[in-house]
Amino acid sequence: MNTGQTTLSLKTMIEDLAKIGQTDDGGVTRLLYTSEWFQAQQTIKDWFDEQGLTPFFDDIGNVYGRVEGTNKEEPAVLTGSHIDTVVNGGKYDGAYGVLASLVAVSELVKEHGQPKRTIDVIAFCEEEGSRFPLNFWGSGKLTGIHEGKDYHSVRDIHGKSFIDAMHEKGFGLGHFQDPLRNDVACFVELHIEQGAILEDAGETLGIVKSIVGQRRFIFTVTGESNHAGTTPMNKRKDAMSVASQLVHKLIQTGHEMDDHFVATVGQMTVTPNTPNVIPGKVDFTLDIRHHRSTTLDTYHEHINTFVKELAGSDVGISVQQYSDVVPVDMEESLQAIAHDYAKQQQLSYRYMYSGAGHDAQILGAAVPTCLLFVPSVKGISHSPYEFTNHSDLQVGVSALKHVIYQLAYK
Ligand SMILES: NC(=O)NC(NC(N)=O)C(=O)[O-]
Ligand SMILES: [Zn+2]
Ligand SMILES: [Zn+2]
Repeated sequence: MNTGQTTLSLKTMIEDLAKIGQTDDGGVTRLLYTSEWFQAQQTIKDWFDEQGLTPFFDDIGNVYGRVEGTNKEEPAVLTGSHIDTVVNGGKYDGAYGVLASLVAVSELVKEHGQPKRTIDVIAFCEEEGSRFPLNFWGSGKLTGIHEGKDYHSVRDIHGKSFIDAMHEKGFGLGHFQDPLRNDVACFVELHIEQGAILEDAGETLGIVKSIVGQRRFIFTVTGESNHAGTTPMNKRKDAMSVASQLVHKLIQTGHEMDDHFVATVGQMTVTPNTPNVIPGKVDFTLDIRHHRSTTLDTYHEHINTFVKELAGSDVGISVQQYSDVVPVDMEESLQAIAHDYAKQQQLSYRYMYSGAGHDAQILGAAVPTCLLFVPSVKGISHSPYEFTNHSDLQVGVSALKHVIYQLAYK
């Protein structure tokens, strides 16, 4: 294992990575199995290699940088985040955690040599669920939550097959190595907060106690396309009319739940999507989240009621739930390592919950996991305006480095 050849600049790497998939207004779009995604994963692999970490892919496109430990038989310390983004997202969501893990591990090896336990830095191939109706693909295949599920019928909104897209980028069963792992001791993820709690409180580090549960659905409302000018209002099978009533009920009920509950209709496809044609079909997504599964269950009952109320002989409604991730607590002993560091360094910090989903909640259901936040300016995320001050980025790296040191060297 040779130590890293060049001094790493986190800021430079964040900016360079953000050029891959950069949008006209300075955002980033890097969707799973697109050319931008592929270029980014190859770049990460090269950066791992340049820093003396042994790079390798698994069959679905997760990319690792490994530092072998002296105790090879012990399970590995895993650290990293996701490389994919939402459409026109920010340059920090996911990418910061991957690059911060690289910087932290590279510095640890330079300062302390070979760790006792193997350290794997990972760039998960997909977390957001932005292209295909599935999410946590990378971390979920590592822990096995996707086992037994058939994704051959999964397509993006343009009709591109998920499996074909994976194969076209050179991935698939037997291409590299099985993504499923049972040799991970723990996982540590550093991420931007994507909310304004830390900034509003003037604090620099968030130690996450728990991550909310989330469920995602696709609703398909089916009526009949017809002429916008010659079809009387009482003769229409208008999919948009029913879909808009359903969306209103779903959002309005979200407001009526408790303040921690969120419901989002983020994606909608109208068919044939033509100004002078009554929509024959409307597909839209629903994302709901809460830290209690029972509250999600209650809202789920409302969904069933609304569908029964609004579906009729003229216009049908089908609902497909494609994601169901339970709320997950982070490991208290790992939280304590971060807490002791924050106290020792006299950092302003807080324990907090995460309203955003994270690979840490998938790993956290399988192994002891720690998730740390740094502030997001104005709490903005999933936007080209996503930003975190450089000093805060560095505090995050130092805290991450301390936690990894305790787990891999002590
Ligand atoms: N860190 C994230 O932005 N995660 C996002 N992605 C998932 N899968 O939750 C989200 O929407 O919260
Ligand atoms: Zn995100
Ligand atoms: Zn993220």
